Parts: sequence; C-alpha cells; structure tokens
Amino acid sequence: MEKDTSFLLTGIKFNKKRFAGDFARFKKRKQSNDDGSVDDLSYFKREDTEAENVVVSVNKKRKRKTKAERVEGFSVFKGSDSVPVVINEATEQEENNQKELNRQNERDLRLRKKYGIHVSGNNVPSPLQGFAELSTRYGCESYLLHNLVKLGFKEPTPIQRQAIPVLLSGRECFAKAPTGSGKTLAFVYPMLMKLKQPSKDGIRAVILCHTRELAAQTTRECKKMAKGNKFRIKLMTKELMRNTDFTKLPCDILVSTPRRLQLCICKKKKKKIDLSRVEYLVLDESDKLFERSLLEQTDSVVKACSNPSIIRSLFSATLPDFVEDVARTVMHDAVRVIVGDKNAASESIKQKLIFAGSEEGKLLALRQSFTESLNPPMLIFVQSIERAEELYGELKFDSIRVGVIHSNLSQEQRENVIDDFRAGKTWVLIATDVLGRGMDFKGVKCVINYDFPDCAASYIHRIGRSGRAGRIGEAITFYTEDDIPYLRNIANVMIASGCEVPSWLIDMPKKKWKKHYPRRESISTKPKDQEE
Ligand SMILES: Nc1ncnc2c1ncn2[C@@H]1O[C@H](COP(=O)(O)OP(=O)(O)OP(=O)(O)O)[C@@H](O)[C@H]1O
Repeated sequence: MEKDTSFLLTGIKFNKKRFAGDFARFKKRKQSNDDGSVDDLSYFKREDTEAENVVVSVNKKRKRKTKAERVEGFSVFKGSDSVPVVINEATEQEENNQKELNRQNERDLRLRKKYGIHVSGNNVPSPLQGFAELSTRYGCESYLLHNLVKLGFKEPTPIQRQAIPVLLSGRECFAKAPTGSGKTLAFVYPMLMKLKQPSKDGIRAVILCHTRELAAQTTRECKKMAKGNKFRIKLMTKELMRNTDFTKLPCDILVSTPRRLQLCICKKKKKKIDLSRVEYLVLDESDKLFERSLLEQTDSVVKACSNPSIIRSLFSATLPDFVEDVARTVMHDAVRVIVGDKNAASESIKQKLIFAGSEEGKLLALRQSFTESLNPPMLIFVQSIERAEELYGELKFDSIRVGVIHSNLSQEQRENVIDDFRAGKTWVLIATDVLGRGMDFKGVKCVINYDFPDCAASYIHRIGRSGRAGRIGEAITFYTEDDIPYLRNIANVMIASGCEVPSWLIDMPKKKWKKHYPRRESISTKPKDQEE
C-alpha cells in the first residue's frame, strides 16, 4: 500500500461546494486583500458595525419596545434613534430559532432513543419520522416514493431513518446496523436522490462490495429502487472488464468488487476507467474491505475517486475500532451512526450452541436435526472449500435437495447455485464464508455453523443470513473441544443480542480471538480404513 494515499489526503481538503458560504466570504476577503481596495475595509467595517449594533440593541431594548409599532410583521421605529430596529428583530428571531432548535433536538433525541440510534458528529441532521418526510423535507421525486410503495416498504428502518438524512445533507457517514436491517436502501436511496438524473458526465457513483455475489445483488436492488428513471447502473463483470473502452461507457452508478475495479484503474492509458468525477462512494461491508486481503485494492479505488467534493460512506453490521479510527482520520466532518449494541447480532435471531464432541458428532447431530425438523431454506457454513465439498459429498445422497458454493466454482456455477437456492430448487446450501456477508435470502429460517466461525464478526454476519427484515430466524453453532477456548466470545455476542447464556459460559476466561481455523478431521461417515 502506498503511504500517502489520497484516501488520507482527500479527508482534509477544503470542500468548496459544501462550504460555499464560507468560501465566498473567504474569497471576498482575499480579493480585497489582493488589490487593497476600500471593499476590503468595508468588509471588516460591516462586521464591526454589526457588533456595535448588537451592544446598542441590548442596551436599548426596553426603550425601543415602547417606541416600536408593528406593521405587518415589521417593526417601525420613530425618531432618529431607530437604527437598531433590525437587530432587535434579529435578536427576537434568534431566540425563537433557538427555542425551535431546542424543541427539534428534543424530538430527535426521543426518536433516536425509540429506535436505538446512537449518533456522534457535529450538527447531526434529524432522523426521519417516516418516508413521507423524504418528500416534504428533501423534495424527493415521486418515482422514488412510488418504488418504495411497490417494494412494500411502509416505514424506514432505524438505520434508514438516520443515515438517509445524513447523506442527503451532504455529510460523510460511517454506520453500523444489524444484519438484515436495510442498509442497502440507506445508501442507495440518498444516492439516487442526489444524482437526480442520468448524465453524460461519466461515472458519478461507485459502490464497492467484497464479493461478486453481493455486487450482483446490490446492482439488482439499485435497479429496483431506480425504476422509472433512466439511470445507467452497471455491474462490473469480467466481460465488461475485458471488452469495454471505459472512456465511452455510459454509466451513472457502478457496482464492483475492489479487485475488478482496481484492474480497470490500472489498465492501459486509453481504456482505463476514470473515477475522478465520482460524487458518491460507498464501501459496503467496510470492515471486510479494510481487511488485509482487500485493503490494497480498496485503497486504489478510494484513491482514484479523487473528486474533492466526494461524499464517502462506510456501512457494515460490524464496526471494529480500527475501521472507526480510519473513518475518523480520513473522512471529513463525518457522522457516526450506530444502531443497537455495537457487538450484537440481530435480535430477531434465536441463537443456540451445541456441543458436538467430535467431527463425527457434528454429522450425526446435523442428520438428527434434519430428521427432527428440517426447516428449509437453510444455510450451513463450513471453514474451507475442502470441507464444503466433503459435507456436500455426504449429504447429496440423503433425500435432501442440497447445494454447495465456494470460491473454487466458476462464476457461472456460483450464479446457478444462488439462483437454485433463491428459487427453492435446493433447500440446504452448504457454503464457505464467501456467502457469509451481505447476501439477502429472504426466506432463510435457519443457519447452522457446522464449523465454528473464525471470529465474532464472522459469527454475526453468518447468522445474520437468517432473521432478516424483522423476520424470526434461528442460528445453531456446533462446537468441539477445539473451539471451547473461543466460546466466551460468542457468548458475549449472544448476551449483547439479548439471548440467554448459561452461567458457566459467562464464567469462562476471556481469550483474545485471533483467527480461529483449527485443523479438523475430514467430514466422512466412511470407516477410516476405507477412506482414500
Ligand atoms: N424499510 C423497509 N421495510 C421493510 N423491508 C425493508 C426495508 N428496507 C429494506 N428492507 C428489506 O430488508 C431486507 C434486508 O435488507 P439489506 O439486505 O439491505 O440488509 P443489510 O442491513 O444490508 O444486511 P447485511 O448486514 O446482512 O448486509 C431486504 O430484503 C430488503 O428488501
């Protein structure tokens, strides 16, 4: 990674667009300084006079009251000492404004408390009371409101209530909200509102997702929300990468993985992608994008988005301290929005831990749970590609419609597996962590962590594939002797999400959780001497 990335530098550039008022004042001072004209002096004089008048207005307040007459809302002063009239009016106005501001602040506090929204930052915009405010407060176009109705969304979710106004007011934002709580809409909707119309100015918005599957899903969601407008919303596919002259690509919003976009940034001069006009950049699953495996690629993209007025936002269901630190240092006047407890999973998921003893025990427990109550669609997570194939090999001969997905499959195979699962052709999908984040399979009722997750964040995201959009979900996590030292970390998440946890688990010593991928015996019911 380069040392002085623009991600670091753009954070401290002066945003002329956002601070247009200040910029104009500054420019005026500077101009007058340059030519030393009278304008220069009058600028300061005007300020001085105002200050003087404020003092006068305070001193003469009582006197003026008796001399004032009200004519259609204007105060008219008789006599020569009527100069401070405007100031007095202004003071009253200021007091009223302050009172209204206080009332608004109280309303905001109540609303935030009701929905578990925590914010920090300067002058955080009020949360939305309902979707109707998008129109009354922000002049949202009717096609967008119409799309909300078509999608059946009646009320904004807590993250939408707060993050949408933040982004609409042109502020950068880093946000954490539970899995399945509608973060996609929280960043896509304000983006569409701000972009207003398609334009020929090149790519104006970029959404980065950590996997192709999530990028494809986000593109689809984006198109659904933009229906009725002619925005060109493109998914960066292999084909697009290979065959496109990006200088001619009609595109308003681009959704991509960091890897693919980085390759297009590095292309030969003529055909390389230009991100210098990007006005909105979203890093979805931002903590994943900042992990070592993706950091360099993510950084290249952020750096290429060099527009000084860019609005960047980071979203995830987990927000580790290091991401907060990055956000605080590099983002400009950002607002932090946290919904719920910082280390909690979605509260609509019933979480269970099952001691399986050994690897063999896990397979028995899984088959047992299928015979007792198979509750499809269901996701089963394992820790490696190899183990995903092994488990698939075991289950495909059972009378269950089972599929498997991991990063060794071709893109087409991955797409087919996802389509089959969405269409109900497969009931149980075995997956590695490639599917652990962001994917929205509405009906998933149960997630099984066949292999213990490698960290608390991965646990929160995996089980968050169930219990989405307020639905009830169930998460079962198998553990063996190898996993016991890490149980306490899961217990912490369970407690934070309001689940009951046995007291012996709470009494366990805390262990710093490095990546936990123990070597496990292969998944097989074949007697050991028959294994190849
Ligand atoms: N206001 C709303 N009312 C009802 N459903 C909604 C609303 N907003 C979004 N949804 C639905 O909620 C589901 C989850 O949304 P989304 O995928 O954006 O969640 P997320 O917070 O990004 O989850 P994750 O952290 O797992 O990525 C989707 O099916 C979406 O259509």
